[in-house]
Amino acid sequence: MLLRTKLRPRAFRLAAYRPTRFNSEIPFLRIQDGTFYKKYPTAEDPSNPPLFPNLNFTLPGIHIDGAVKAAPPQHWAIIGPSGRTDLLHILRGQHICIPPNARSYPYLLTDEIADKDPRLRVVENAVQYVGFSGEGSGAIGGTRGAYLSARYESYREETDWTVLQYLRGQTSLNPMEGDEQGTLHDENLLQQTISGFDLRNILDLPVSSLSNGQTRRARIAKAVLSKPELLLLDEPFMGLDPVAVKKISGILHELAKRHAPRLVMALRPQDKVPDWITHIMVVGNSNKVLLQGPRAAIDDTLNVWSYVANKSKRGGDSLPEQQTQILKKCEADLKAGVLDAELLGDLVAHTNPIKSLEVYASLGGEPVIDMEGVRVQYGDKVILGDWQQKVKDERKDGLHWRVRRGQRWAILGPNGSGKTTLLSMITSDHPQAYGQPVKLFGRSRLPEPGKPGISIFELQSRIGHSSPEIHAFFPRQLSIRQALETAFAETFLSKPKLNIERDLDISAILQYFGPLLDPNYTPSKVANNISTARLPLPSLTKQTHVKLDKYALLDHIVGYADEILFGELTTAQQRIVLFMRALVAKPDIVILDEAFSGLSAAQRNRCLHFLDKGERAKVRASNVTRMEVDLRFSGLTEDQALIMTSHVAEEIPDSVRYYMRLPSPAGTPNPLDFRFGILQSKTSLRHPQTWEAAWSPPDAFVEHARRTWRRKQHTLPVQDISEFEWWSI
Ligand SMILES: Nc1ncnc2c1ncn2[C@@H]1O[C@H](COP(=O)(O)OP(=O)(O)OP(=O)(O)O)[C@@H](O)[C@H]1O
Repeated sequence: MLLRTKLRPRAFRLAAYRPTRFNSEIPFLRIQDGTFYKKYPTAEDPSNPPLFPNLNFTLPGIHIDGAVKAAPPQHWAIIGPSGRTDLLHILRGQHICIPPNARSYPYLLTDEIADKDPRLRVVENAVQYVGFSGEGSGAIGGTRGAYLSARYESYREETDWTVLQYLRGQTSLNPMEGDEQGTLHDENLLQQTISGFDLRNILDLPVSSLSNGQTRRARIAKAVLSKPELLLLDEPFMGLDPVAVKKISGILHELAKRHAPRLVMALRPQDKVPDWITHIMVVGNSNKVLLQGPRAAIDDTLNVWSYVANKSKRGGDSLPEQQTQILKKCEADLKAGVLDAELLGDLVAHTNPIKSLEVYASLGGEPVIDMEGVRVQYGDKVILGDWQQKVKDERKDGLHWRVRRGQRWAILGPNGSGKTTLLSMITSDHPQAYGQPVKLFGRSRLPEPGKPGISIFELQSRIGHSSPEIHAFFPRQLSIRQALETAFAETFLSKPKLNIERDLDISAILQYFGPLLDPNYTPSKVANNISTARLPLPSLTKQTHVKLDKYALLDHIVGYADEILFGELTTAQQRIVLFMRALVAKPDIVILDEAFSGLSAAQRNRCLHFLDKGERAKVRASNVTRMEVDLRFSGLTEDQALIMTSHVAEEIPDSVRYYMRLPSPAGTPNPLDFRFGILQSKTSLRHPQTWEAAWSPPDAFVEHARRTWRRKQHTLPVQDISEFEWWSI
């Protein structure tokens, strides 16, 4: 029904759309029937497939003097699974273009550019690319220590410049004459950019100590300061908190409107496209452009695609006759493999309704984490716990918080509010963790009278942890299986303590994630190869026989994990492996710090399913059974606690019933304050209203939220509810 009313005849504009050029206009960039290659193509080299064969694309430049301003500015988003980054590189003049003159930058040859700054005639100067494949402050040249805690040390080295020095371009140890104060000489622009990107409070910090979101903001700001003519942003919003996304999107729009600079951004298929984007290109598999044109026409096409994606759910609902052309093209693309169910699902994911499930919060068992006034500071600057909480009817300084077995918590908070720092108090990756009033499993880090302290090795074995910092430091040379085995080792590279049970657990999880990691995965591979017939094990006792049988069977299916190195995986696949690593040892506490960032919707959903249900498949092919092999993972248990951080609502499973929101860093305009509480039943953080409430400033928050009182004690352990102040949202 939705479809019939929503589909408007304007969908047909798409078929007629060709990248056009107004006569009065000189294009900034023109690609006419260009085909691109990573290396110079030769007939003998099959490893060098063409990228975007016969690509056509025009980005408007300027209107020449006196011309009627007929064409409004175009703001492009390039959406797709992986080829989107290649496309941005092509736009910045990289990759070999055949024929060579198929790609040109006419606007850069105009007098206007020569008068403005002759250096801009060179494409590398005029076009800036900002990508974020290297996470963390290391991406902007921050110090990278040999160990995770290095990020939290506040030592400074000569090369560890401050944010202000970085923005000013004051990062050379031997600057050229005149550049001693930096390469940036436009003070006005610097001040505007600092305000726009909310960087004023962190100007004096060494770049190595920035949080992930702060690093991203600083990198985009730096690119803007270099005054390019065209700025290419690869997933600019990933890792930014929802408030920052809105703000930075607004700033980017202002810049793009003034062509200062022009903007093209690449987004993942499931990302929300900013309202001000006027043109969209959808890139499919095998570097093929599937759709290209004005936004309204693309939206209409996606509406038809949504129909295809949800056909089975919609039952007999048929498509109006006039839309069949788009439908047929979609089906042809699916058949050709340039479009697939995963990409289709991701592109239309936002059209799926959110189901209201009746989910209750687990009361929780014994406490596994107790914080009694945690306050972390560097010098005079308190970065966590700079507030008071009402505890047992008294106002107390610092963070007071308790997590019990079986509880699932989301830690929310703006970039730089201290989420990662908070988690590092639990994992003890932070040097200040030892001195803080934190009890883990009822024990302090340091010994107390009559109670030994809890050692780092015991902690590591009881906590499963995935984070961008672990990702940055994780050894690339390990195979996928070895990467998972490190969950049973004391350090990334020490010898893991393995046994048959643990091996089987690793194999089971590898099997479950085979579809996302094994390039040769086919469902039939699983079905056909589970057979004991070819595995003679004559001389073994019956019991060992059974165990080895299972082992050998699974080993066969998960052989891929011995062959593929962690470093050979895509960034998203590496994140999946680190997620698996956090769960494989069935730890008491699972900590997922932005664990799903960068994953496609399908990859993320498989991980979320594993958290909730383990290997229990939603729909299992009728002939695939785990005959001899029992299910070893059935989702997180009542004994395990989950603590996760994310800036994306869809990444938080419905089973998360508790939230904590950390306040904005000091000096932020319209700051958020500290709250924690429980989610009302029939809602989850995926519901826009609840999500909005969680991120609303204090006035709006108290209007939406309700104090949770003792009478509601059935939803919380009595002791906790009378001890702390809870807000249900
Ligand atoms: N040496 C230091 N001196 C002063 N401030 C520091 C230092 N190291 C870190 N900080 C600040 O500590 C704060 C907490 O950072 P943290 O990484 O915990 O934030 P986060 O909430 O995880 O952010 P994001 O959402 O961006 O990942 C940041 O504002 C950071 O700038």
